[in-house]
Amino acid sequence: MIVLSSVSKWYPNGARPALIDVSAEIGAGEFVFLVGPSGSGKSTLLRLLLREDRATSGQVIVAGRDVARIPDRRVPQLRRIVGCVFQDFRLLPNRTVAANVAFALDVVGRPRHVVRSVVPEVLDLVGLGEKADRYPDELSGGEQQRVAIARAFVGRPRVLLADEPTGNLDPATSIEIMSLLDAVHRAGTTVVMATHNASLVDAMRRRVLELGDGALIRDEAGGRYDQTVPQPLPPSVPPPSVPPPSVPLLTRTGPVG
Ligand SMILES: Nc1ncnc2c1ncn2[C@@H]1O[C@H](COP(=O)(O)OP(=O)(O)OP(=O)(O)O)[C@@H](O)[C@H]1O
Repeated sequence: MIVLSSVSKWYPNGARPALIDVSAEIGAGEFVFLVGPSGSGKSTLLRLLLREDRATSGQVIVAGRDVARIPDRRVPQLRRIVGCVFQDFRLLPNRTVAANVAFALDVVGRPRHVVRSVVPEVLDLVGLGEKADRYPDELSGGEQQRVAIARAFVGRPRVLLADEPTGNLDPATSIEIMSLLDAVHRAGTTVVMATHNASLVDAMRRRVLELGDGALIRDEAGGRYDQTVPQPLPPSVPPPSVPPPSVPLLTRTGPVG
């Protein structure tokens, strides 16, 4: 679904590249966490997948399309395939919850009768059927993020990109949003979620791609937020005379974002 081939990104006036020679493949229906310290390149990578920006070198393929070659006028077609949610929700403040979700269908030209039937369905799905007529500033942060997910999901994109979607939410609400993204994934959507939320990553145990200073430094199936490596025995400790425990000794190393 997503293929990154030697992708590098230099911003104009950047002292160093934001992404350096990143290569990875993400299959249809996968759920992938994108982790790494602040400034490591996570948002840049998501922006390239959305064609908000272009790579300086290398190739970014999404659903078989080389996104750098998509002309500007065709970018809306890409956005039908790739939905996105952000830390700051990005809802239209002067439109109701239902109108925010409907807007995503209007802009891609879905007929009125489809919009009228699909919007209540998706609002029920995210648990906001009762709040369809509210305005964003009448909702909690968690509810606003549910609306943003409904808006991203209503057109049934093949890929959902989430950039720090729980960054503005308390721990309990973050878990609710994580469950919703998990449900979106179980509905068959490929999900890529950039996050600093270690406890969510550790609880979900999904594939983890870790960036460090723009380079892909880890690609681990069923990973934790921090890399886990077998703990070596200190040289002064003799080898055990009993069989080792069935659970390997693990220690946490690596950067904390
Ligand atoms: N528009 C821009 N112009 C110049 N440099 C930029 C721009 N956007 C990001 N950068 C730089 O690119 C690097 C990667 O930034 P990016 O926002 O992708 O990191 P991130 O991992 O998403 O960070 P965070 O976790 O804080 O959101 C940083 O050094 C940043 O300063």
